[in-house]
Amino acid sequence: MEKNVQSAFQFESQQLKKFAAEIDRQLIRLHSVPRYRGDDLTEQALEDSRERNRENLAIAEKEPYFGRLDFKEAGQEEAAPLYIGKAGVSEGESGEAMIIDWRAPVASLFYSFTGGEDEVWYMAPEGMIEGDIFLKRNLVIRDRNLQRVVDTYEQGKENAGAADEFLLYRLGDRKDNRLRDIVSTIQAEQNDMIRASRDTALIIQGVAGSGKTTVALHRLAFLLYEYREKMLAEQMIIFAPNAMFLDYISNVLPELGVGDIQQTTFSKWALLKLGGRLKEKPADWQQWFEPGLKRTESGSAEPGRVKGSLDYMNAIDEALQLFIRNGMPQKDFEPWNGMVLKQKVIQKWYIEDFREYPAVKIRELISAKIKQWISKELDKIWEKKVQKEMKTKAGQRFRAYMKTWPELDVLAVYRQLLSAESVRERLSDEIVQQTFKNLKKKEAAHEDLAPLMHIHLTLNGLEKGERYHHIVIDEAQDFSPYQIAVLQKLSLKNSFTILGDLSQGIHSNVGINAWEEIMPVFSNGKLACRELERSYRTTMEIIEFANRVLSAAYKPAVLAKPVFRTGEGVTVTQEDDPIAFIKNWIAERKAASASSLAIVCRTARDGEEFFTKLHENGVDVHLVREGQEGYQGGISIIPVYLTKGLEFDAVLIVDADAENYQQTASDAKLLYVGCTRALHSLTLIYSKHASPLITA
Ligand SMILES: Nc1ncnc2c1ncn2[C@@H]1O[C@H](COP(=O)(O)OP(=O)(O)OP(=O)(O)O)[C@@H](O)[C@H]1O
Repeated sequence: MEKNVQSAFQFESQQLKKFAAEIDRQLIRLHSVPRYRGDDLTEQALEDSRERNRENLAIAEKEPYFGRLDFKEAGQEEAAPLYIGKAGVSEGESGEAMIIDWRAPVASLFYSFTGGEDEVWYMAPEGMIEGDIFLKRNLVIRDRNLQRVVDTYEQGKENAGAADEFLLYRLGDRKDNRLRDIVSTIQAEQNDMIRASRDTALIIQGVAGSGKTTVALHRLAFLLYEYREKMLAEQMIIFAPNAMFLDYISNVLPELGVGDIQQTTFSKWALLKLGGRLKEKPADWQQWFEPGLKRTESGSAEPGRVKGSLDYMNAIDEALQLFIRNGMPQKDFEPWNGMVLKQKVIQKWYIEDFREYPAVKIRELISAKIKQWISKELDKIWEKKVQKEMKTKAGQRFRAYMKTWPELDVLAVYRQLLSAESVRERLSDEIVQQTFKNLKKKEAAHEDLAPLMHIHLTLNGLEKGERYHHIVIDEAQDFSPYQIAVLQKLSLKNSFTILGDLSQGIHSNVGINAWEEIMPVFSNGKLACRELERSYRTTMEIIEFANRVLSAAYKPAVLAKPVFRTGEGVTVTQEDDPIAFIKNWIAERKAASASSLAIVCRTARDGEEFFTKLHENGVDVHLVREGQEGYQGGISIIPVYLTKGLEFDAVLIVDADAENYQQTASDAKLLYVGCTRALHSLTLIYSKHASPLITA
């Protein structure tokens, strides 16, 4: 260790001891105070504050901080060292900030500052604060042990490259089975996105491994800190492609001290909102990912693309409004002969008095109002016997009248709309017939969930407090514009983080091909589009290989730029006996201390076959199947389309043959997804002829 590094290390070790002792003191004190569970509001507020302290101290206990920034505010005499951690902790006696929360305004300097002697600034609630940075130091602490001190900037000294070195050190770490937080190494461009203001729909197009998912989760933690009075975790929601992916990312938010955020898939969410009486018709992914299938790219007549478009949404909307308007009875109501409630009066209630209400509520309100009108008119009849007769008659006629006003049931209404001209002309007969068939069986294809939700929301409106304070859509390239528009109706202030990568758009039968397709959804609010071009997940060798695969049949707007992390070269070989090869590969990778290994096959059926053969050969692996809830890690056999969003220490693609991966954009994207899952090692084997995507 160099002398000055050593003294910095000694100094920081001492500091750590002091901080740790103070944290312990506070924890002991807080644990000695019994929890207050009474009704006194002042006591409750004090208990809440103690609870927040307990939570923060629990986060800070093992790893109190990860960074130090010496910042001299303009007008101050000296630079103050600011220690930055996952949670803010104040000094017990003085109440002064001891550890600064990474989300605090001043901490943004730690991420945005990349060197230079110029004055820096950050925005505090009281306005812009300017000053100078003297030192930026990264500290690695594990279980209260200081392990590393790296100065990535020291005023007047040459530290070029130290920041990258530190990032590489963190990226080179072996990971466990789950995505982790990145608070210590958030990059400047990621920091801007994390701290984007809440009333902005932020679309992030990022290359594979650029940290999109991670950034979105950190943005949630930031928003909850920055707008703690206004945004609630329970009112935030994350949409992800599947339950296994949600399990895979499930560690990050708790690591950041955030709980209670809803996490789901669009289908699960929609089926629940629709009252749980529908089932989703399982998509035939085996057929969709069958090699050689001429998959469509854009503008095709695929049901998913037609029904997922904003054009279809507009047609549904138009037909729905017409249906609602024409739905009410077009004739006068006559409870008994000679007594008439004019249709015009009922229409006036509809159009003027109740115009703020959704259709289902209006029907209820008008029904109640007619009943009221009947009883008022009955009261005017003196003769009890006659009154009774009229009452019976009125009841019968009222029921008959209301029968002519169909109940606004979502499925029934969708069936009606499918026959409306504006909707009908956009769909082929085959699609319409299939949709009727599904609905009859109380099933909905994936692409029908957005229209059904649209109808549901229009008919029933939104309950108070039903709007989301923030919505995250991960892998958004696989969402349809219609789905996103439905979610927008439920959002408060357009607060969205939408992330995806068009180069990984492997569900082109349902998803989008260009971000412009969803921009009209946000036309009446703030919208920001950002790009992430650097890939942090994988090595230079792997990214360069994956870029070649992709470019062989698809031209992305940008290709991923690797961080300067080198590793082993990508291996491509012809193998006659893949099972023997896999056995060796597993042993080799384990010897190289890889913990998560993926054996990637083209389709789910191929996965089943490899799984059976490996088991027969005594190899213990698990098969990842569609619909699986949990993510296990370890050694997985997994169809390539299910690897999206995940990462593994080592990846082996076992069937990189020409027949499996042809020179088409969709196959190039699929193989690109498979290749970019690898953190450290990528191997491809084929049995006869290598795919043109890897030889191009
Ligand atoms: N600033 C960073 N510091 C350290 N690691 C980072 C950083 N940004 C991203 N990573 C790491 O890069 C990997 C990829 O991150 P993530 O899965 O969020 O990317 P992604 O863009 O969503 O990927 P993909 O689209 O390929 O699924 C993760 O291991 C993450 O921890």
